[in-house]
Amino acid sequence: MASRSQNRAPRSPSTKKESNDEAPFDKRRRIATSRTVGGQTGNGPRRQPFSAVNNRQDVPAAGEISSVEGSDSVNVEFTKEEVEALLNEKLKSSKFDLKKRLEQLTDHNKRLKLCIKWFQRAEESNLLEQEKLRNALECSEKKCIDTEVEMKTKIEEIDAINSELQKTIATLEEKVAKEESDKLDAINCHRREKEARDAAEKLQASLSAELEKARQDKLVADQRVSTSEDLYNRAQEYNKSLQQYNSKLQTDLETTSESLKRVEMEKLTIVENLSNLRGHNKALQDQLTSIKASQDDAIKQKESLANELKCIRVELQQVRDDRDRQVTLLQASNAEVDKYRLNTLNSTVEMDNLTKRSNALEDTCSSQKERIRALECQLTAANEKLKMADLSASETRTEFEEQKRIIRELQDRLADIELKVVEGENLRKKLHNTILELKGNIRVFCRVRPLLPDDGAGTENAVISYPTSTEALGRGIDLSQSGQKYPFTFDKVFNHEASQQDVFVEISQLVQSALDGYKDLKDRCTRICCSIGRVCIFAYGQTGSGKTYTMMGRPEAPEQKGLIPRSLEQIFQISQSLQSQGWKYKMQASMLEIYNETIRDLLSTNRSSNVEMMRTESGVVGKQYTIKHDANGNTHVSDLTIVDVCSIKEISSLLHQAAQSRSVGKTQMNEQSSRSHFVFTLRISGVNEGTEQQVQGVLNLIDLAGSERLSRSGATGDRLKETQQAINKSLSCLSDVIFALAKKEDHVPFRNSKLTYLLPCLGGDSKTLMFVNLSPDPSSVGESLCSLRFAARVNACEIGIPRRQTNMRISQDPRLSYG
Ligand SMILES: Nc1ncnc2c1ncn2[C@@H]1O[C@H](COP(=O)(O)OP(=O)(O)OP(=O)(O)O)[C@@H](O)[C@H]1O
Repeated sequence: MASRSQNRAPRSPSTKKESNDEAPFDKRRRIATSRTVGGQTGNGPRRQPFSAVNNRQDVPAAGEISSVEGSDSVNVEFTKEEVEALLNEKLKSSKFDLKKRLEQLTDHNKRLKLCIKWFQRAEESNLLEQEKLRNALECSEKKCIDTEVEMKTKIEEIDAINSELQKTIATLEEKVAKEESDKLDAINCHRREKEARDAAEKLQASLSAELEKARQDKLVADQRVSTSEDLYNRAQEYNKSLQQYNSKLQTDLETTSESLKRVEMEKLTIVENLSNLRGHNKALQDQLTSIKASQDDAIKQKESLANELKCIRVELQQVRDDRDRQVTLLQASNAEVDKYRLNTLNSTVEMDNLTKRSNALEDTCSSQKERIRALECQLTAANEKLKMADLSASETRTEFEEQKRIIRELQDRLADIELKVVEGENLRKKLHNTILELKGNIRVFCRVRPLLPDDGAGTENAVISYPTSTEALGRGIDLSQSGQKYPFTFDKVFNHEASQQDVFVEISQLVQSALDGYKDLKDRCTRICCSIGRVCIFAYGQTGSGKTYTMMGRPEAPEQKGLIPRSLEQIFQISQSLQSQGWKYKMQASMLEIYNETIRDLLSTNRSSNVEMMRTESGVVGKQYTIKHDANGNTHVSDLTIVDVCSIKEISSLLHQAAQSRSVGKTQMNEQSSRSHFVFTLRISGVNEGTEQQVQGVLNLIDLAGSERLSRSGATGDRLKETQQAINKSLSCLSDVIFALAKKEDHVPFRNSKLTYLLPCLGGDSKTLMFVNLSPDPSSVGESLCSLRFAARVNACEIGIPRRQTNMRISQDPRLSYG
């Protein structure tokens, strides 16, 4: 770790004492103060001083630390409280006992180093374990999902088979039921037919019997009819004979009457002969009486015969009626017999049909039974299969439950680990901030570009060399001018061989600060903890020294990408990885260009704004963008286009748009080289819904205009003079602003200058990194010396040179005036 005490102004005899003695003292005091403040505001329990930590067997004592410091194998463990105690530790020694304070600080630094190493180890192991667990979880989840999918497909298949089978069973059952009901119907019908046939047979038998009886009756009736006919005939004959007898009797009567008459006549004759004939008369009367008696007898016989005839007639009529009835009955019987015969015939036919149908139904029934048996077999098999499937499903379910349990366990563990990671992350942030604080709020890196074919004669070694002493290795640079060597020390010096990646590695932690936030502001009302992270990285140096290369690089070659694209990539990558810890980030980008006190909005799609700028350039008063700084240290530029960005792709296209806008602007302004300051601002606002933390970050990446090397500007005459004056004014103004801000002066010169856009980047809570870019071209050694001196003063300013010693206008410093 670079000690701030080694950052000093050029080691010229006059400044040596100042940088060696006073600067470290002030810087330490500031760090100690910031820690004390942090210790007071921290919420954790206050801990014993680190002497208690030193008493632990596993933590080396202060004296031992130096002996084990270089060894990575020492496994010193820290608890959270120990770390907090270490962070909150105060210096015990007297303010004036500087040596002891220095020793204590050195000791404290060593313990902090140990702690950081321990923390890095712990973080690595945590990350490893997290990775492992995540892999295991992913594996399990994948397996589980596979099993689930497999199980679901199996269940679906089984369900489909089952439902199909059930449908088949249902239709079969319906069919069977229908067949059964048909069969029952047929059987009933058959039974009814049988009964009807039996009844018909019985009826037929009874009818046959009746027919027989009727036949017999008919025979009897025929016999009776014949006897009756005989009797009738006889009665007719008798009647005839009676009629004949009657007619005979009539005739007899007539003859008798005639005889009577004759008798009477005879009577008369007899009367006359009465007396004679009285006797005769009497005889005759007797005869008459007897005839009358015989007549009465005959009449009686006639009446009885008439009665008998009547009876016979009635009887005959009865017999006739009887016969007719019998005939009708016989006819009806015959008809019925015919009907029965027809019925029997029909019944027989129907019976045959029914027998056939019954047989067919029996056949169907037996085939259906066969089918039912087969289906039952199928059903049993399917049930078996279903059971098996159920069994395998339950097994799978058990396995699934087991997997779920494992996942839950893993999730619990993951949650634990995530909690640990969050805690670790917080600790890391704290340590990270401590490291950054130790490194200083303003750091200065020096980068020397390689010699280019266009550069003047000579070699890089002729003007720039790098000291190899342990103290200055990687941090020192010596510039030779006119045989005199000017040594400088910075936080880091990158030689011409340093790649873009080498440079980025050194700044990546600072970039991370914009995402993490490093200063906590607690809202008393909402109790929401908001971390502020303002980071500014800017490149300073003469024209052609490699500022744009450092900041932007060559976009067409990925390995030569500059800090801006690399930082933004890192920001997006980390913000995405922090999503798993509940962080949600919103990013907004804006890009502007400051040219001769004029601001150009590089993301503006409104061409008219450019036209206005052009008019402004040509003296016509146009719309000006105004810069405002609020109480929270935020900078706002009115009417500046701010674009929401979600991916590095969007940023790349915005950078492309800005580059195009810049080149159009340059063409419009008839510029030949880049004399404008390019400011890229990324505003980050992050919220963690889980922990209710918030982060407000601002990342300012600035490519400053370089001091024009007039010999190469291509300008001539008045134009050359004008250009020279404008650039000198701009740069001396810039130097003043940077220097005043770096010293956190109340009075900032050129407060109205557009360059005060840099004010919040450098002042207040901002963490600033300044790149001083150098060209190894021997012909520009003067400019290089100016840049190095300026950078060294900014560097020295931060480490705490008392204000009264540095409180002077840089523009008055002859070493920093250009041209
Ligand atoms: N580290 C380096 N490696 C290789 N080439 C470099 C390096 N630094 C700068 N260059 C090259 O040097 C040239 C000048 O660099 P660059 O344009 O970045 O300078 P600058 O300081 O931005 O100039 P200006 O102030 O005019 O914008 C470019 O061609 C660039 O590619």
